[in-house]
Amino acid sequence: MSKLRVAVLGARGRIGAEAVRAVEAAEDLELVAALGRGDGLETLVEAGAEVAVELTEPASVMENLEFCVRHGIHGVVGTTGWTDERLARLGGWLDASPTTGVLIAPNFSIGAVLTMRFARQAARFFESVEVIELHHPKKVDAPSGTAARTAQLIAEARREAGCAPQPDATTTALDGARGADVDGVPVHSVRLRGLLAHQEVLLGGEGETLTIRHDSTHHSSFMPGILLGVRRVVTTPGLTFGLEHFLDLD
Ligand SMILES: NC(=O)C1=CN([C@@H]2O[C@H](COP(=O)(O)OP(=O)(O)OC[C@H]3O[C@@H](n4cnc5c(N)ncnc54)[C@H](OP(=O)(O)O)[C@@H]3O)[C@@H](O)[C@H]2O)C=CC1
Ligand SMILES: O=C(O)C1=N[C@H](C(=O)O)C[C@H](O)C1
Repeated sequence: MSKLRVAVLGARGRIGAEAVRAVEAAEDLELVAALGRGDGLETLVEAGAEVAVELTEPASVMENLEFCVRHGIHGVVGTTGWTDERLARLGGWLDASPTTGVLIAPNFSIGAVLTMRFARQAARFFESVEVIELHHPKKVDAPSGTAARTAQLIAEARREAGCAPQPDATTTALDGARGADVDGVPVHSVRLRGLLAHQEVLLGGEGETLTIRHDSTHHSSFMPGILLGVRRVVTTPGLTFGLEHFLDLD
């Protein structure tokens, strides 16, 4: 069987370099291009890439994906910065290229995907829910894409269950003291040397609390998810948001 032809964008970055190694080590995949900033996207076409793994930065991801989708190259995207407006633009490009698939995964690690799932399940049973994400100090965006998605899932679950707003008597606060408000869920961002990617979901009810914590201690935690995404996206046209859709969790 012929190998799937894969390119990595952001190949010299922290996760991109790890992804290059993971694709090279996979027997069913062939790394045909490894692009860094300033490298021409035409290389993807010249190299015959079938899937592009996009691991760059929020300022670059849209231009890269527009090119890929226009050329029928499937995308596996870990880059953050997704808004409704960006998703709608991507949806428009995919409508014009109906056989092309794009997976956007706020987090490729199984533990983080399960954290989001468990947080969504638990959210309606507790009066209070807050999210704390903790990352390495070179991270450029806050809150993390994972924390933003976790908060959205929590908020959706609470809306569906008809939960009351969270109790919070704060009337005066320094800017940022109560975190960012993501769909009504406070999200706090820590940047600390020595950390990689970590998240806690704190849930509180009368006389009890529940903490769901996940730690990625190495970029290798993201690789099985990326490889799964690469293998599955080629037969999944359109937009898939979240690796859970490829994990048969139910
Ligand atoms: N979904 C997930 O599971 C994960 C997602 N991420 C996300 O992935 C992204 C990258 O993270 P990280 O590796 O830590 O960041 P880095 O800054 O280490 O890597 C990004 C790389 O992309 C390069 N780059 C920027 N623009 C382009 C472009 N147009 N074409 C090609 N390369 C480009 C940068 O070049 P230069 O060095 O010149 O700036 C850099 O080498 C972030 O959005 C992060 O949040 C990270 C880990 C897991
Ligand atoms: O920048 C990172 O490192 C990470 N980014 C993603 C995010 O913003 O959620 C995924 C993971 O947390 C690592």
